Amino acid sequence: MNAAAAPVLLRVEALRFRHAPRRPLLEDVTLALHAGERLGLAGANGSGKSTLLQVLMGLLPAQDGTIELLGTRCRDERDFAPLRGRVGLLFQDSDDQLFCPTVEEDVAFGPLNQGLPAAQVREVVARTLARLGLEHLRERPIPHLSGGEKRLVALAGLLAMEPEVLLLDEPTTGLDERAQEHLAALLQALPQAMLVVSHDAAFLQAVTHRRLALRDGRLQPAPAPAARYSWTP
Ligand SMILES: Nc1ncnc2c1ncn2[C@@H]1O[C@H](COP(=O)(O)OP(=O)(O)OP(=O)(O)O)[C@@H](O)[C@H]1O
Repeated sequence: MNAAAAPVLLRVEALRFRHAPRRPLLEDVTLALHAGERLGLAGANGSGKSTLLQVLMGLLPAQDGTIELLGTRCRDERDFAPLRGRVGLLFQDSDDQLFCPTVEEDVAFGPLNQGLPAAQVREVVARTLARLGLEHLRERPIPHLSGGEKRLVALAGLLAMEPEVLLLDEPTTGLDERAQEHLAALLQALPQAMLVVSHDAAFLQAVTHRRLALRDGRLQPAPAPAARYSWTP
């Protein structure tokens, strides 16, 4: 992929954020995510990765810097709100994402909200669950899911909306090795641009084209991990 030639879907410049009254967490974050590009984001616990994703979605207000999403300069809720269906955030904690009674209802929520007719939504739900190998969970109540199942159902809900950009906060949490491999293959096959946060350096190496690490409030190239997966993006 020639990322430089592809349009920039997310552009961030000199972003600054702090959880008041604490000192700045993001000091000077600059990045560009191109169409079709999968960018990895690593960094120590508490370095600000989840915070960065929430700032990029407009869920937390940046104190300084610029965010341009899908060609729109986003300053406040009026700019971010219309883009939320087109940019999907997988929260670090699945319980922050899943709020309907059953799996089927949860995965259907986004497409219904986007105005798709019920019959089409049923198709989208069936197709998305099948893609993630989750058909058997369709009628399962959300509280009855395991941690790994919740992770995948949350991702299914996101994918059902077909966002143009995916921001994935630790998508492998709670997944066994086989589910991680399946997820890696799925992410590699998706056409969307994505920013993937993970502590699993080998997973990031396998699914992303380039990797950055957040340290002292700034992004820098992430160190290369020891090989673990046999395939490359
Ligand atoms: N609402 C908040 N108010 C104050 N501090 C917060 C708030 N949310 C997060 N923090 C702090 O901001 C710092 C960054 O948190 P964040 O969750 O972004 O880190 P992270 O890099 O995603 O960490 P991890 O790898 O452990 O998930 C942490 O020290 C955290 O305690």
